[in-house]
Amino acid sequence: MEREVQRVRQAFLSGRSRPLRFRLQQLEALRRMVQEREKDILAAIAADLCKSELNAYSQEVITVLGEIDFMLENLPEWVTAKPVKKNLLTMMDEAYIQPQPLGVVLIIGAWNYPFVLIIQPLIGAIAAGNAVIIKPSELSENTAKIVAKLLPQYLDQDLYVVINGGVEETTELLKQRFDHIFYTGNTAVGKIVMEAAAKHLTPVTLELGGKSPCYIDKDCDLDIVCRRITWGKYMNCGQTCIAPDYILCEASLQSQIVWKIKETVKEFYGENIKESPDYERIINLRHFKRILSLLEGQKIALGGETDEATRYIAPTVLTDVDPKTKVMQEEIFGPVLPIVPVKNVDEAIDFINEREKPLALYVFSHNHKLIKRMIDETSSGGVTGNDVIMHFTLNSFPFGGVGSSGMGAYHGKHSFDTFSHQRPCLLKSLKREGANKLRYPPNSQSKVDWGKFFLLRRFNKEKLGLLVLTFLGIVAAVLVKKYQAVLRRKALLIFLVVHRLRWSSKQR
Ligand SMILES: NC(=O)c1ccc[n+]([C@@H]2O[C@H](COP(=O)([O-])OP(=O)(O)OC[C@H]3O[C@@H](n4cnc5c(N)ncnc54)[C@H](O)[C@@H]3O)[C@@H](O)[C@H]2O)c1
Ligand SMILES: CCCCCCC=O
Repeated sequence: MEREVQRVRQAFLSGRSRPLRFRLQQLEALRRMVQEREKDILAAIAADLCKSELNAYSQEVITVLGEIDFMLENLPEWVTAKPVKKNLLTMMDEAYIQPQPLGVVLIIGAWNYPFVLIIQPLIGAIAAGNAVIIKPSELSENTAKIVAKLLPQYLDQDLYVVINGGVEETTELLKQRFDHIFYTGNTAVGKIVMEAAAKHLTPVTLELGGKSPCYIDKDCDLDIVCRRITWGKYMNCGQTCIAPDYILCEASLQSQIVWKIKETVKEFYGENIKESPDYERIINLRHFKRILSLLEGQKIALGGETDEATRYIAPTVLTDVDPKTKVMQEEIFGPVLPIVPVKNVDEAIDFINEREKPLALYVFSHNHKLIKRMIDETSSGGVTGNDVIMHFTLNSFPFGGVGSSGMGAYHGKHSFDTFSHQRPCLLKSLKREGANKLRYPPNSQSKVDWGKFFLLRRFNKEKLGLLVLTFLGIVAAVLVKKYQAVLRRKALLIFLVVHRLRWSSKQR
Protein backbone atom coordinates (compact mmCIF):
# COMPACT_ATOMS: atom_id res chain seq x y z
CA MET A 1 0.00 0.00 0.00
CA GLU A 2 2.81 2.34 0.97
CA ARG A 3 4.56 1.70 -2.37
CA GLU A 4 1.35 2.35 -4.27
CA VAL A 5 0.79 5.69 -2.54
CA GLN A 6 4.47 6.56 -3.14
CA ARG A 7 4.06 5.80 -6.83
CA VAL A 8 1.09 8.18 -7.04
CA ARG A 9 3.01 10.83 -5.10
CA GLN A 10 5.96 10.55 -7.50
CA ALA A 11 3.56 11.02 -10.40
CA PHE A 12 2.15 14.13 -8.71
CA LEU A 13 5.64 15.46 -8.07
CA SER A 14 6.43 15.11 -11.77
CA GLY A 15 4.13 18.12 -12.15
CA ARG A 16 2.17 16.77 -15.09
CA SER A 17 -1.24 16.90 -13.37
CA ARG A 18 -0.97 20.69 -13.05
CA PRO A 19 -1.23 22.29 -16.51
CA LEU A 20 -4.74 23.32 -17.44
CA ARG A 21 -4.47 21.53 -20.78
CA PHE A 22 -3.69 18.23 -19.06
CA ARG A 23 -6.60 18.58 -16.62
CA LEU A 24 -9.00 19.29 -19.48
CA GLN A 25 -7.66 16.30 -21.44
CA GLN A 26 -8.16 13.98 -18.47
CA LEU A 27 -11.69 15.24 -17.89
CA GLU A 28 -12.49 14.76 -21.55
CA ALA A 29 -11.04 11.24 -21.36
CA LEU A 30 -13.23 10.55 -18.33
CA ARG A 31 -16.27 11.74 -20.27
CA ARG A 32 -15.29 9.47 -23.14
CA MET A 33 -15.00 6.57 -20.72
CA VAL A 34 -18.52 7.18 -19.39
CA GLN A 35 -19.95 7.53 -22.89
CA GLU A 36 -18.13 4.63 -24.54
CA ARG A 37 -18.49 2.23 -21.61
CA GLU A 38 -21.94 3.31 -20.51
CA LYS A 39 -23.42 -0.17 -20.90
CA ASP A 40 -20.77 -1.78 -18.67
CA ILE A 41 -21.15 0.91 -16.03
CA LEU A 42 -24.95 0.68 -15.98
CA ALA A 43 -24.82 -3.11 -15.83
CA ALA A 44 -22.51 -2.95 -12.81
CA ILE A 45 -24.71 -0.49 -10.92
CA ALA A 46 -27.77 -2.54 -11.86
CA ALA A 47 -26.15 -5.70 -10.51
CA ASP A 48 -25.18 -4.05 -7.23
CA LEU A 49 -28.51 -2.45 -6.42
CA CYS A 50 -31.07 -4.31 -8.54
CA LYS A 51 -31.53 -1.04 -10.36
CA SER A 52 -32.88 -0.58 -13.88
CA GLU A 53 -30.37 0.79 -16.35
CA LEU A 54 -32.68 3.74 -16.97
CA ASN A 55 -32.62 4.63 -13.28
CA ALA A 56 -28.89 4.09 -13.00
CA TYR A 57 -28.45 6.45 -15.93
CA SER A 58 -30.71 9.16 -14.56
CA GLN A 59 -29.52 8.94 -10.96
CA GLU A 60 -25.78 8.55 -11.55
CA VAL A 61 -24.52 8.93 -15.12
CA ILE A 62 -26.36 12.18 -15.90
CA THR A 63 -24.89 13.79 -12.77
CA VAL A 64 -21.38 12.71 -13.75
CA LEU A 65 -21.67 13.93 -17.35
CA GLY A 66 -23.21 17.22 -16.21
CA GLU A 67 -20.40 17.75 -13.72
CA ILE A 68 -17.69 17.06 -16.32
CA ASP A 69 -19.27 19.51 -18.79
CA PHE A 70 -19.58 22.13 -16.08
CA MET A 71 -15.89 21.74 -15.17
CA LEU A 72 -14.71 21.85 -18.78
CA GLU A 73 -16.66 25.03 -19.33
CA ASN A 74 -15.50 26.86 -16.21
CA LEU A 75 -12.08 25.48 -15.37
CA PRO A 76 -10.07 27.92 -17.51
CA GLU A 77 -11.53 30.77 -15.50
CA TRP A 78 -11.20 29.08 -12.10
CA VAL A 79 -7.51 28.20 -12.48
CA THR A 80 -6.46 31.75 -13.25
CA ALA A 81 -4.93 33.85 -10.51
CA LYS A 82 -7.34 36.41 -9.08
CA PRO A 83 -5.97 39.86 -8.22
CA VAL A 84 -6.98 41.06 -4.76
CA LYS A 85 -7.57 44.48 -3.20
CA LYS A 86 -4.42 46.10 -1.83
CA ASN A 87 -3.69 48.50 1.00
CA LEU A 88 -1.57 51.64 0.94
CA LEU A 89 1.56 49.69 1.91
CA THR A 90 1.24 47.25 -0.98
CA MET A 91 -0.34 49.44 -3.65
CA MET A 92 2.76 49.28 -5.86
CA ASP A 93 3.03 45.47 -5.55
CA GLU A 94 1.42 42.51 -7.29
CA ALA A 95 -1.11 40.71 -5.07
CA TYR A 96 -3.19 37.78 -6.22
CA ILE A 97 -4.65 34.42 -5.16
CA GLN A 98 -3.44 31.41 -7.09
CA PRO A 99 -5.44 28.17 -6.65
CA GLN A 100 -3.03 25.25 -6.47
CA PRO A 101 -3.53 21.47 -6.19
CA LEU A 102 -3.23 19.96 -2.72
CA GLY A 103 -1.24 16.89 -3.82
CA VAL A 104 -2.36 13.29 -3.39
CA VAL A 105 -6.02 12.93 -2.50
CA LEU A 106 -7.77 9.85 -1.14
CA ILE A 107 -11.42 9.38 -2.11
CA ILE A 108 -13.37 6.76 -0.17
CA GLY A 109 -16.82 6.03 -1.59
CA ALA A 110 -20.06 4.53 -0.30
CA TRP A 111 -22.14 1.84 -1.96
CA ASN A 112 -25.58 3.45 -2.33
CA TYR A 113 -24.77 5.48 -5.46
CA PRO A 114 -21.53 3.65 -6.10
CA PHE A 115 -20.51 5.37 -9.32
CA VAL A 116 -21.39 9.02 -8.79
CA LEU A 117 -20.10 9.06 -5.21
CA ILE A 118 -16.56 8.31 -6.35
CA ILE A 119 -16.53 9.85 -9.82
CA GLN A 120 -17.99 13.22 -8.87
CA PRO A 121 -15.27 13.96 -6.29
CA LEU A 122 -12.70 12.53 -8.72
CA ILE A 123 -13.80 15.14 -11.29
CA GLY A 124 -13.19 17.91 -8.75
CA ALA A 125 -9.81 16.49 -7.73
CA ILE A 126 -8.62 16.21 -11.36
CA ALA A 127 -9.93 19.69 -12.14
CA ALA A 128 -7.91 21.07 -9.25
CA GLY A 129 -4.75 19.33 -10.54
CA ASN A 130 -4.33 16.59 -7.91
CA ALA A 131 -3.27 12.96 -8.05
CA VAL A 132 -5.95 10.63 -6.68
CA ILE A 133 -6.36 7.27 -5.02
CA ILE A 134 -9.92 6.00 -5.15
CA LYS A 135 -11.27 3.42 -2.73
CA PRO A 136 -14.77 2.37 -3.88
CA SER A 137 -17.09 0.64 -1.42
CA GLU A 138 -16.57 -3.10 -1.25
CA LEU A 139 -20.34 -3.56 -0.81
CA SER A 140 -21.03 -2.42 -4.37
CA GLU A 141 -18.43 -4.79 -5.74
CA ASN A 142 -19.52 -4.80 -9.40
CA THR A 143 -19.16 -1.04 -9.69
CA ALA A 144 -15.88 -1.18 -7.77
CA LYS A 145 -14.54 -3.73 -10.27
CA ILE A 146 -15.65 -1.92 -13.40
CA VAL A 147 -14.22 1.40 -12.20
CA ALA A 148 -10.88 -0.30 -11.40
CA LYS A 149 -10.88 -1.85 -14.87
CA LEU A 150 -11.92 1.19 -16.89
CA LEU A 151 -10.13 4.13 -15.30
CA PRO A 152 -6.60 2.98 -16.27
CA GLN A 153 -7.79 2.52 -19.85
CA TYR A 154 -8.72 6.19 -20.13
CA LEU A 155 -6.81 8.19 -17.51
CA ASP A 156 -3.16 8.63 -16.57
CA GLN A 157 -2.35 5.32 -14.85
CA ASP A 158 0.08 6.68 -12.30
CA LEU A 159 -1.87 9.76 -11.27
CA TYR A 160 -5.30 8.20 -10.80
CA VAL A 161 -5.34 4.81 -9.13
CA VAL A 162 -8.18 2.61 -7.87
CA ILE A 163 -7.53 0.42 -4.84
CA ASN A 164 -10.22 -2.12 -4.07
CA GLY A 165 -10.74 -3.89 -0.79
CA GLY A 166 -12.64 -3.89 2.48
CA VAL A 167 -12.08 -2.61 5.98
CA GLU A 168 -8.61 -4.17 6.20
CA GLU A 169 -7.37 -2.47 3.01
CA THR A 170 -8.99 0.86 3.92
CA THR A 171 -7.42 0.73 7.38
CA GLU A 172 -4.01 0.16 5.82
CA LEU A 173 -4.60 2.91 3.29
CA LEU A 174 -5.57 5.34 6.05
CA LYS A 175 -2.16 4.87 7.69
CA GLN A 176 -0.54 6.56 4.69
CA ARG A 177 -0.07 10.28 4.39
CA PHE A 178 -2.42 12.09 2.03
CA ASP A 179 -2.92 15.76 1.33
CA HIS A 180 -6.67 15.48 1.59
CA ILE A 181 -9.13 12.70 2.40
CA PHE A 182 -12.62 12.83 0.95
CA TYR A 183 -14.86 10.27 2.63
CA THR A 184 -18.50 9.40 1.94
CA GLY A 185 -20.28 7.03 4.31
CA ASN A 186 -21.65 6.65 7.79
CA THR A 187 -20.78 8.87 10.74
CA ALA A 188 -19.09 6.13 12.81
CA VAL A 189 -16.54 5.38 10.07
CA GLY A 190 -16.27 9.14 9.46
CA LYS A 191 -14.78 9.41 12.95
CA ILE A 192 -12.28 6.62 12.19
CA VAL A 193 -11.25 8.42 8.99
CA MET A 194 -10.83 11.74 10.78
CA GLU A 195 -8.77 10.16 13.54
CA ALA A 196 -6.44 8.53 11.02
CA ALA A 197 -6.17 11.80 9.08
CA ALA A 198 -5.32 13.72 12.26
CA LYS A 199 -2.11 11.68 12.65
CA HIS A 200 -0.78 13.39 9.52
CA LEU A 201 -2.72 16.65 9.99
CA THR A 202 -4.50 15.79 6.76
CA PRO A 203 -7.62 17.86 6.07
CA VAL A 204 -10.82 15.91 5.51
CA THR A 205 -14.12 16.30 3.76
CA LEU A 206 -16.69 14.07 5.43
CA GLU A 207 -19.89 13.43 3.49
CA LEU A 208 -21.94 11.68 6.15
CA GLY A 209 -25.60 10.95 6.80
CA GLY A 210 -28.19 11.47 9.47
CA LYS A 211 -31.93 11.67 9.93
CA SER A 212 -33.28 14.25 7.50
CA PRO A 213 -36.64 15.58 8.75
CA CYS A 214 -39.57 16.55 6.58
CA TYR A 215 -42.16 18.92 8.03
CA ILE A 216 -45.59 19.08 6.39
CA ASP A 217 -47.65 22.13 7.24
CA LYS A 218 -51.43 21.79 7.16
CA ASP A 219 -51.54 24.62 4.64
CA CYS A 220 -50.38 22.74 1.56
CA ASP A 221 -51.48 20.60 -1.37
CA LEU A 222 -51.12 17.10 0.06
CA ASP A 223 -51.48 15.35 -3.31
CA ILE A 224 -48.37 17.07 -4.64
CA VAL A 225 -46.52 16.87 -1.33
CA CYS A 226 -47.05 13.11 -1.05
CA ARG A 227 -46.06 12.50 -4.67
CA ARG A 228 -42.76 14.33 -4.14
CA ILE A 229 -42.06 12.63 -0.80
CA THR A 230 -42.88 9.17 -2.21
CA TRP A 231 -40.43 9.76 -5.05
CA GLY A 232 -37.59 10.91 -2.78
CA LYS A 233 -38.16 8.40 0.00
CA TYR A 234 -38.49 5.20 -2.02
CA MET A 235 -35.97 6.05 -4.73
CA ASN A 236 -33.11 3.55 -4.49
CA CYS A 237 -35.26 1.71 -1.91
CA GLY A 238 -34.72 4.48 0.63
CA GLN A 239 -30.94 4.13 0.45
CA THR A 240 -30.29 7.79 -0.30
CA CYS A 241 -28.30 10.00 2.05
CA ILE A 242 -30.70 12.92 1.63
CA ALA A 243 -33.95 10.92 1.54
CA PRO A 244 -36.58 12.31 3.91
CA ASP A 245 -35.97 10.12 6.95
CA TYR A 246 -39.20 10.90 8.82
CA ILE A 247 -42.24 13.18 8.66
CA LEU A 248 -43.30 15.70 11.26
CA CYS A 249 -46.90 16.93 10.98
CA GLU A 250 -50.06 17.50 12.97
CA ALA A 251 -51.64 14.20 14.04
CA SER A 252 -54.79 14.90 12.05
CA LEU A 253 -52.87 14.88 8.74
CA GLN A 254 -51.51 11.36 9.18
CA SER A 255 -54.34 9.34 7.67
CA GLN A 256 -54.53 11.55 4.56
CA ILE A 257 -50.77 11.34 4.11
CA VAL A 258 -50.82 7.55 4.37
CA TRP A 259 -53.69 7.32 1.88
CA LYS A 260 -52.01 9.64 -0.63
CA ILE A 261 -48.64 7.89 -0.35
CA LYS A 262 -50.42 4.58 -0.89
CA GLU A 263 -52.07 5.90 -4.06
CA THR A 264 -48.77 7.32 -5.31
CA VAL A 265 -46.91 4.08 -4.63
CA LYS A 266 -49.51 2.32 -6.80
CA GLU A 267 -49.11 4.95 -9.52
CA PHE A 268 -45.28 4.72 -9.46
CA TYR A 269 -44.67 1.00 -8.99
CA GLY A 270 -47.96 -0.67 -10.01
CA GLU A 271 -50.04 -3.25 -8.13
CA ASN A 272 -47.11 -5.64 -7.84
CA ILE A 273 -44.20 -3.60 -6.57
CA LYS A 274 -41.81 -6.55 -6.72
CA GLU A 275 -42.21 -6.59 -10.49
CA SER A 276 -41.51 -2.91 -10.92
CA PRO A 277 -38.23 -2.09 -12.67
CA ASP A 278 -38.21 1.15 -10.70
CA TYR A 279 -38.10 -0.38 -7.23
CA GLU A 280 -34.67 -1.45 -5.97
CA ARG A 281 -33.56 -3.90 -3.28
CA ILE A 282 -31.62 -3.57 -0.02
CA ILE A 283 -27.87 -3.83 -0.58
CA ASN A 284 -27.21 -6.85 1.67
CA LEU A 285 -28.67 -9.10 4.36
CA ARG A 286 -27.10 -7.16 7.23
CA HIS A 287 -28.85 -3.96 6.18
CA PHE A 288 -32.06 -5.90 5.39
CA LYS A 289 -32.17 -7.28 8.95
CA ARG A 290 -31.24 -3.93 10.46
CA ILE A 291 -34.16 -2.24 8.71
CA LEU A 292 -36.59 -5.00 9.72
CA SER A 293 -35.57 -4.56 13.34
CA LEU A 294 -36.71 -0.92 13.11
CA LEU A 295 -40.28 -2.06 12.46
CA GLU A 296 -40.62 -3.91 15.76
CA GLY A 297 -43.45 -2.55 17.90
CA GLN A 298 -44.49 0.02 15.30
CA LYS A 299 -47.93 0.74 13.83
CA ILE A 300 -47.52 -0.16 10.15
CA ALA A 301 -50.02 1.94 8.19
CA LEU A 302 -48.69 0.99 4.77
CA GLY A 303 -46.40 -1.74 3.42
CA GLY A 304 -44.36 -3.83 5.81
CA GLU A 305 -44.13 -6.82 3.41
CA THR A 306 -40.63 -8.26 3.10
CA ASP A 307 -38.78 -11.04 1.30
CA GLU A 308 -35.43 -12.05 2.72
CA ALA A 309 -34.35 -14.07 -0.33
CA THR A 310 -34.45 -11.02 -2.59
CA ARG A 311 -33.92 -8.45 0.20
CA TYR A 312 -37.22 -6.82 -0.71
CA ILE A 313 -38.89 -4.42 1.70
CA ALA A 314 -42.11 -2.79 0.50
CA PRO A 315 -42.59 0.98 0.68
CA THR A 316 -43.64 1.33 4.31
CA VAL A 317 -45.21 4.09 6.40
CA LEU A 318 -45.41 4.05 10.22
CA THR A 319 -47.84 6.29 12.07
CA ASP A 320 -47.97 7.75 15.61
CA VAL A 321 -44.30 6.96 16.04
CA ASP A 322 -42.84 7.51 19.48
CA PRO A 323 -39.61 9.53 19.11
CA LYS A 324 -37.98 7.33 21.76
CA THR A 325 -38.27 4.14 19.69
CA LYS A 326 -35.37 2.66 17.73
CA VAL A 327 -36.59 3.80 14.31
CA MET A 328 -36.16 7.39 15.49
CA GLN A 329 -32.71 6.83 17.00
CA GLU A 330 -30.72 5.98 13.87
CA GLU A 331 -30.71 6.87 10.18
CA ILE A 332 -33.18 4.48 8.54
CA PHE A 333 -31.54 4.21 5.10
CA GLY A 334 -34.35 2.02 3.83
CA PRO A 335 -37.94 2.32 2.56
CA VAL A 336 -39.52 2.95 5.95
CA LEU A 337 -41.16 6.32 6.64
CA PRO A 338 -42.18 7.10 10.23
CA ILE A 339 -44.66 9.89 10.92
CA VAL A 340 -44.11 11.64 14.23
CA PRO A 341 -47.06 13.84 15.22
CA VAL A 342 -46.28 17.34 16.47
CA LYS A 343 -48.70 20.07 17.58
CA ASN A 344 -47.42 22.83 15.31
CA VAL A 345 -44.39 24.31 13.58
CA ASP A 346 -42.88 25.51 16.91
CA GLU A 347 -42.83 21.95 18.19
CA ALA A 348 -41.38 20.74 14.88
CA ILE A 349 -38.56 23.29 15.11
CA ASP A 350 -37.80 22.26 18.71
CA PHE A 351 -37.86 18.59 17.68
CA ILE A 352 -35.32 19.20 14.94
CA ASN A 353 -33.08 21.38 17.10
CA GLU A 354 -33.00 18.85 19.94
CA ARG A 355 -31.33 16.34 17.62
CA GLU A 356 -28.09 16.11 15.62
CA LYS A 357 -27.89 18.46 12.66
CA PRO A 358 -29.26 16.57 9.64
CA LEU A 359 -27.82 16.37 6.13
CA ALA A 360 -31.04 17.71 4.61
CA LEU A 361 -34.23 19.38 5.77
CA TYR A 362 -37.54 19.49 3.95
CA VAL A 363 -40.52 21.70 4.61
CA PHE A 364 -43.79 21.79 2.72
CA SER A 365 -46.20 24.71 2.94
CA HIS A 366 -48.02 27.31 0.87
CA ASN A 367 -46.87 29.73 3.52
CA HIS A 368 -43.54 31.13 2.35
CA LYS A 369 -42.95 32.86 5.69
CA LEU A 370 -43.26 29.54 7.52
CA ILE A 371 -40.67 27.97 5.21
CA LYS A 372 -38.31 30.90 5.78
CA ARG A 373 -38.83 30.65 9.52
CA MET A 374 -38.03 26.93 9.48
CA ILE A 375 -34.83 27.69 7.57
CA ASP A 376 -33.85 30.55 9.89
CA GLU A 377 -34.47 28.65 13.11
CA THR A 378 -32.87 25.29 12.29
CA SER A 379 -29.61 24.00 10.81
CA SER A 380 -28.92 21.28 8.25
CA GLY A 381 -26.48 20.52 5.42
CA GLY A 382 -29.01 21.69 2.80
CA VAL A 383 -32.68 22.56 2.55
CA THR A 384 -35.35 22.17 -0.08
CA GLY A 385 -38.70 23.85 0.42
CA ASN A 386 -41.74 22.17 -1.14
CA ASP A 387 -39.73 19.29 -2.58
CA VAL A 388 -37.12 16.72 -1.61
CA ILE A 389 -33.63 15.77 -2.89
CA MET A 390 -33.62 18.50 -5.55
CA HIS A 391 -30.95 20.72 -3.99
CA PHE A 392 -28.49 17.90 -4.80
CA THR A 393 -29.00 18.50 -8.51
CA LEU A 394 -27.88 22.13 -8.56
CA ASN A 395 -24.11 22.20 -8.98
CA SER A 396 -23.91 25.84 -8.00
CA PHE A 397 -24.81 24.68 -4.46
CA PRO A 398 -22.19 23.34 -2.07
CA PHE A 399 -23.29 19.81 -1.20
CA GLY A 400 -22.35 18.62 2.27
CA GLY A 401 -23.35 18.27 5.87
CA VAL A 402 -22.97 20.27 9.05
CA GLY A 403 -22.23 19.00 12.55
CA SER A 404 -22.63 15.24 12.67
CA SER A 405 -23.87 15.08 9.06
CA GLY A 406 -20.44 16.07 7.82
CA MET A 407 -17.90 18.76 7.11
CA GLY A 408 -16.81 20.39 3.88
CA ALA A 409 -18.72 20.32 0.63
CA TYR A 410 -18.41 19.65 -3.08
CA HIS A 411 -20.09 19.85 -6.52
CA GLY A 412 -19.07 22.25 -9.27
CA LYS A 413 -16.84 25.12 -8.15
CA HIS A 414 -17.13 23.90 -4.55
CA SER A 415 -15.35 20.68 -5.57
CA PHE A 416 -12.62 22.67 -7.25
CA ASP A 417 -12.20 24.76 -4.08
CA THR A 418 -12.27 21.71 -1.81
CA PHE A 419 -9.36 20.15 -3.68
CA SER A 420 -7.39 23.40 -4.11
CA HIS A 421 -5.22 25.49 -1.88
CA GLN A 422 -6.02 29.17 -2.29
CA ARG A 423 -2.46 30.48 -2.22
CA PRO A 424 -1.99 34.18 -1.48
CA CYS A 425 0.89 35.55 -3.55
CA LEU A 426 2.46 38.96 -2.91
CA LEU A 427 5.22 40.06 -5.27
CA LYS A 428 7.18 43.08 -4.09
CA SER A 429 9.98 44.97 -5.73
CA LEU A 430 13.44 45.22 -4.14
CA LYS A 431 13.24 48.95 -4.78
CA ARG A 432 11.27 51.58 -2.81
CA GLU A 433 13.00 50.60 0.43
CA GLY A 434 12.28 54.06 1.87
CA ALA A 435 8.64 53.21 2.50
CA ASN A 436 9.62 49.96 4.20
CA LYS A 437 11.70 51.74 6.86
CA LEU A 438 8.44 52.34 8.64
CA ARG A 439 8.29 48.75 9.83
CA TYR A 440 11.92 48.26 10.75
CA PRO A 441 13.18 48.78 14.33
CA PRO A 442 13.67 50.94 16.27
CA ASN A 443 9.97 51.66 16.57
CA SER A 444 8.63 55.12 17.40
CA GLN A 445 5.29 56.83 17.93
CA SER A 446 5.60 58.49 14.56
CA LYS A 447 6.11 55.11 12.84
CA VAL A 448 3.07 53.74 14.64
CA ASP A 449 1.06 56.76 13.49
CA TRP A 450 2.18 56.18 9.93
CA GLY A 451 1.34 52.49 10.33
CA LYS A 452 -2.15 53.46 11.47
CA PHE A 453 -2.46 55.71 8.48
CA PHE A 454 -1.34 53.10 5.99
CA LEU A 455 -2.98 50.02 7.43
CA LEU A 456 -5.93 51.11 9.55
CA ARG A 457 -6.54 54.38 7.79
CA ARG A 458 -7.34 55.86 11.22
CA PHE A 459 -6.42 59.52 11.46
CA ASN A 460 -7.96 62.73 12.76
CA LYS A 461 -9.13 65.37 10.31
CA GLU A 462 -6.67 68.04 11.42
CA LYS A 463 -3.75 65.80 10.64
CA LEU A 464 -5.24 64.65 7.38
CA GLY A 465 -4.27 67.77 5.40
CA LEU A 466 -0.75 67.56 6.73
CA LEU A 467 -0.54 63.85 5.88
CA VAL A 468 -1.88 64.39 2.38
CA LEU A 469 0.63 67.21 1.86
CA THR A 470 3.44 65.04 3.21
CA PHE A 471 2.36 62.19 0.95
CA LEU A 472 2.22 64.47 -2.09
CA GLY A 473 5.60 65.83 -1.08
CA ILE A 474 7.02 62.31 -0.98
CA VAL A 475 5.49 61.53 -4.37
CA ALA A 476 6.91 64.78 -5.78
CA ALA A 477 10.32 64.01 -4.29
CA VAL A 478 10.28 60.51 -5.74
CA LEU A 479 9.26 61.86 -9.12
CA VAL A 480 11.89 64.57 -9.03
CA LYS A 481 14.53 62.01 -8.09
CA LYS A 482 13.44 59.60 -10.75
CA TYR A 483 13.22 62.20 -13.49
CA GLN A 484 16.14 64.35 -12.29
CA ALA A 485 18.27 63.71 -15.37
CA VAL A 486 15.35 64.30 -17.73
CA LEU A 487 14.42 67.49 -15.88
CA ARG A 488 18.00 68.69 -15.99
CA ARG A 489 18.16 68.09 -19.75
CA LYS A 490 14.78 69.79 -20.24
CA ALA A 491 15.91 72.83 -18.17
CA LEU A 492 19.11 73.08 -20.19
CA LEU A 493 17.13 72.90 -23.40
CA ILE A 494 14.71 75.63 -22.25
CA PHE A 495 17.69 77.76 -21.15
CA LEU A 496 19.35 77.32 -24.55
CA VAL A 497 16.16 78.05 -26.49
CA VAL A 498 15.46 81.21 -24.44
CA HIS A 499 19.04 82.47 -24.94
CA ARG A 500 18.94 81.69 -28.63
CA LEU A 501 15.68 83.63 -28.97
CA ARG A 502 17.07 86.61 -27.05
CA TRP A 503 20.28 86.53 -29.14
CA SER A 504 18.33 86.42 -32.41
CA SER A 505 16.10 89.33 -31.35
CA LYS A 506 19.22 91.36 -30.48
CA GLN A 507 20.68 90.57 -33.93
CA ARG A 508 17.56 91.97 -35.52
N1 LIG B 1 -23.30 12.86 2.47
C1 LIG B 1 -23.29 12.10 1.39
O1 LIG B 1 -23.02 12.56 0.29
C2 LIG B 1 -23.58 10.65 1.50
C3 LIG B 1 -23.75 9.91 0.32
C4 LIG B 1 -24.00 8.56 0.44
C5 LIG B 1 -24.09 7.98 1.67
N2 LIG B 1 -23.95 8.72 2.78
C6 LIG B 1 -24.10 8.13 4.09
O2 LIG B 1 -23.34 6.96 4.13
C7 LIG B 1 -23.98 5.97 4.91
C8 LIG B 1 -24.12 4.71 4.10
O3 LIG B 1 -22.89 4.30 3.67
P1 LIG B 1 -22.04 3.19 4.46
O4 LIG B 1 -21.25 3.82 5.53
O5 LIG B 1 -22.96 2.09 4.78
O6 LIG B 1 -21.12 2.81 3.25
P2 LIG B 1 -19.96 1.76 3.20
O7 LIG B 1 -20.24 0.58 4.05
O8 LIG B 1 -19.72 1.54 1.75
O9 LIG B 1 -18.74 2.51 3.86
C9 LIG B 1 -18.19 3.65 3.27
C10 LIG B 1 -16.72 3.44 3.03
O10 LIG B 1 -16.06 3.31 4.28
C11 LIG B 1 -15.20 2.18 4.26
N3 LIG B 1 -15.17 1.60 5.58
C12 LIG B 1 -16.13 0.86 6.16
N4 LIG B 1 -15.76 0.51 7.41
C13 LIG B 1 -14.53 1.02 7.62
C14 LIG B 1 -13.61 1.01 8.71
N5 LIG B 1 -13.88 0.38 9.83
N6 LIG B 1 -12.45 1.68 8.56
C15 LIG B 1 -12.17 2.32 7.42
N7 LIG B 1 -13.00 2.35 6.36
C16 LIG B 1 -14.16 1.72 6.45
C17 LIG B 1 -15.78 1.25 3.23
O11 LIG B 1 -14.78 0.45 2.67
C18 LIG B 1 -16.40 2.21 2.22
O12 LIG B 1 -15.49 2.52 1.20
C19 LIG B 1 -25.29 6.59 5.30
O13 LIG B 1 -25.17 7.11 6.58
C20 LIG B 1 -25.50 7.68 4.30
O14 LIG B 1 -26.34 8.71 4.73
C21 LIG B 1 -23.68 10.03 2.71
C1 LIG C 1 -30.55 11.69 -7.44
C2 LIG C 1 -29.27 11.21 -6.84
C3 LIG C 1 -29.14 11.51 -5.39
C4 LIG C 1 -27.80 11.09 -4.88
C5 LIG C 1 -27.69 11.35 -3.44
C6 LIG C 1 -26.38 10.91 -2.90
C7 LIG C 1 -26.52 10.42 -1.54
O1 LIG C 1 -26.86 9.29 -1.26
